[in-house]
Amino acid sequence: MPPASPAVEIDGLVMAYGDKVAVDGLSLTVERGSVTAVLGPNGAGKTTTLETCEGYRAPQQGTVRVLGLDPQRDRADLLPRIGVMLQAGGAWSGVRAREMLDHVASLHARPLDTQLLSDRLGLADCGRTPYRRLSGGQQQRLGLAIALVGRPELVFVDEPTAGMDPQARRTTWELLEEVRADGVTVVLTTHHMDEAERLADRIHIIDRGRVIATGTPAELTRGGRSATIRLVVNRPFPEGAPESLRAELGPDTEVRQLDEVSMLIHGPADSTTLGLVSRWCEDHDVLPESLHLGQRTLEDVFLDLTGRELAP
Ligand SMILES: Nc1ncnc2c1ncn2[C@@H]1O[C@H](COP(=O)(O)OP(=O)(O)OP(=O)(O)O)[C@@H](O)[C@H]1O
Repeated sequence: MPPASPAVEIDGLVMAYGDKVAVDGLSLTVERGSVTAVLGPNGAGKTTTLETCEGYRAPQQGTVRVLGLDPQRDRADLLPRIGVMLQAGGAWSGVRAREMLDHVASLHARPLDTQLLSDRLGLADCGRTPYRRLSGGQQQRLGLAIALVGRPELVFVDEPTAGMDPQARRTTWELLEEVRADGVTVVLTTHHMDEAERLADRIHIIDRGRVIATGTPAELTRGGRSATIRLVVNRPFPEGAPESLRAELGPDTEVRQLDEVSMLIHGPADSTTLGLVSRWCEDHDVLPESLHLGQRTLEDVFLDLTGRELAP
């Protein structure tokens, strides 16, 4: 038997709204059974890319294949096999939460038990609430339930935890992990690096409509040109310490004093920086109690690649 095609294969996708190029030659592959995060700042082209995979938009250039099918031409075959959680909406305003979920379940051949799914997502208490009166987080959770109820092979989730409180975020993450454990492929967009780091087997970082880095969270955060150093000393820093340390380390470094004995230094990840920090401590008569070189975050990766912050 030939090997199964990737869950998603995008090659050279270009999408524009009038003069505004939203997706600019984007290529990526999603392996079956994985959780893949498409991570990027607001306006990077994540939603447009997803909408093309879901068959809502036709590629203007390039090709998109989902489960080996063309999302536009083969829409009828593809729809029962995928689940979609939209960024907003997804239900008409007067419909009650449970009514909506039961309706979507009735469209599928082998739906999940909607009572169990509602309980799992914390929707049991608001089953009779009209959609427009649900909180933002409840609307998100209902959207996720709608995406999952048909037992899809592949789910697209756009910003799954936007507007949720920390408890609901954790529940949603656990649910997505359970979905993956069932062998379902998950493609999610997010601009929260902690979400991508926690959930994703593979991350595609996109910026201005292009993929600028791809890898597992560990691959992306390994090595690199910058690091965060946390310095804690045995007695209060002298007046003007951050400015003096920055002068010692050079213009590529940021220095932030956290309290009277600790400092956060963001700069080149090399032994020269560590040596300069030690020497500065000696010159200023403070003894480092700890000098910790922290692992890079995805935020650092994005900053290295683009010179800009990922966070909105
Ligand atoms: N219907 C539209 N008409 C005109 N411009 C649009 C439309 N939809 C998106 N855009 C623009 O295309 C670019 C990409 O938007 P898109 O929503 O795909 O990005 P995103 O990465 O999903 O952003 P966000 O995280 O804010 O949802 C943005 O500059 C956006 O303003």
